Amino acid sequence: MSQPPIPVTVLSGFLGAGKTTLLRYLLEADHGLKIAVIENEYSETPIDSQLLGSEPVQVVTLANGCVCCSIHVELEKALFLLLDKLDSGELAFDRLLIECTGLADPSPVTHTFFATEELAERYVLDGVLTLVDAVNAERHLQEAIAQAQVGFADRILLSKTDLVDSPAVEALTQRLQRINRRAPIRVVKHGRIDLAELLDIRGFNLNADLGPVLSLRPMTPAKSLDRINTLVLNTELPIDLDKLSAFMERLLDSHGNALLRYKGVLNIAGNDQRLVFQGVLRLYAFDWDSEWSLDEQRNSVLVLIGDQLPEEDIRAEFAETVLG
Ligand SMILES: Nc1nc2c(ncn2[C@@H]2O[C@H](COP(=O)(O)OP(=O)(O)OP(=O)(O)O)[C@@H](O)[C@H]2O)c(=O)[nH]1
Repeated sequence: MSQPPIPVTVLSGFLGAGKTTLLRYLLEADHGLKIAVIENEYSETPIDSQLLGSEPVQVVTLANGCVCCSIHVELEKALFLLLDKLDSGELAFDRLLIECTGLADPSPVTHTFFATEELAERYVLDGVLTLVDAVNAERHLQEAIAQAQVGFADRILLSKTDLVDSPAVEALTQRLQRINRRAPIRVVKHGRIDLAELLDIRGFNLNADLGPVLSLRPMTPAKSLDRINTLVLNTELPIDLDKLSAFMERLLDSHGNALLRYKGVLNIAGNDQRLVFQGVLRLYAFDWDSEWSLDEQRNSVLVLIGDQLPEEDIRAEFAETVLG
């Protein structure tokens, strides 16, 4: 197949964070896009599938050209089914948005797109959006799942800020930024937000949008009590590629399941191009990017977002393996 892959956006957020409100806005707005939305309310229990009948994917085409799908099978099957309907001309859409259930972490959904060659060819993961309920964040963030949802995000969307005062929004923003320093934070008002903040953000694209990594705001130093947080490693010393590979191998060996997202822009010894790499859990890829300019300070930055990463040990390992 030679057609371009369909960009996919994954929408996550804890119970009641405002996912449906955002989707409703998207499905009603006059934006001229043909978005297929999967409401991932599937259940694998046989009782539910008996009750729901034999149609595994129920599809409704809406007035604005969007397509709304409720699925009652595994996501992978639904993705193939949508491709069949697209190829046969039964359905038309040029991008896909998947709503995760409030109690799911987005990793199994993101992994589905790497699960088979055909899915990886026909779909491309654009980004993970995580809605955070400004009123209930404190309570939600006590849950590991809610923190993982924030850790996975390429964009964090704050809902219900109309119901809290601005110092509370600022404190929450600081906390979220400590958990995930890669993802920009945006406010969404009753589901309304500029679509450019949601689509084509290329969170999974190696070469695009290095911005968030390089523009890390200085943070107020505070000991984070959250399970998920961001660890930033940086150095102005040129890095040896073999040593970096050895470091990554050990890191993934010890902490592969705890590393939610990681991204690096690195200055490799003997090479004038930046090396960009990023990964999700144990899947990662390297790529050469643009050249450093002559007057630029070549600084390597590696951002790791993970679940209870032992900061001291990882820093020591980095110093010994990569800088030693
Ligand atoms: N005040 C206010 N209420 C909001 C905002 N966004 C969503 N809500 C309300 O919050 C409630 C929950 O929103 P939903 O969109 O149903 O949340 P959800 O994430 O889909 O919920 P689950 O599917 O149960 O996980 C609804 O009553 C919304 O009207 C907002 O920005 N401000």
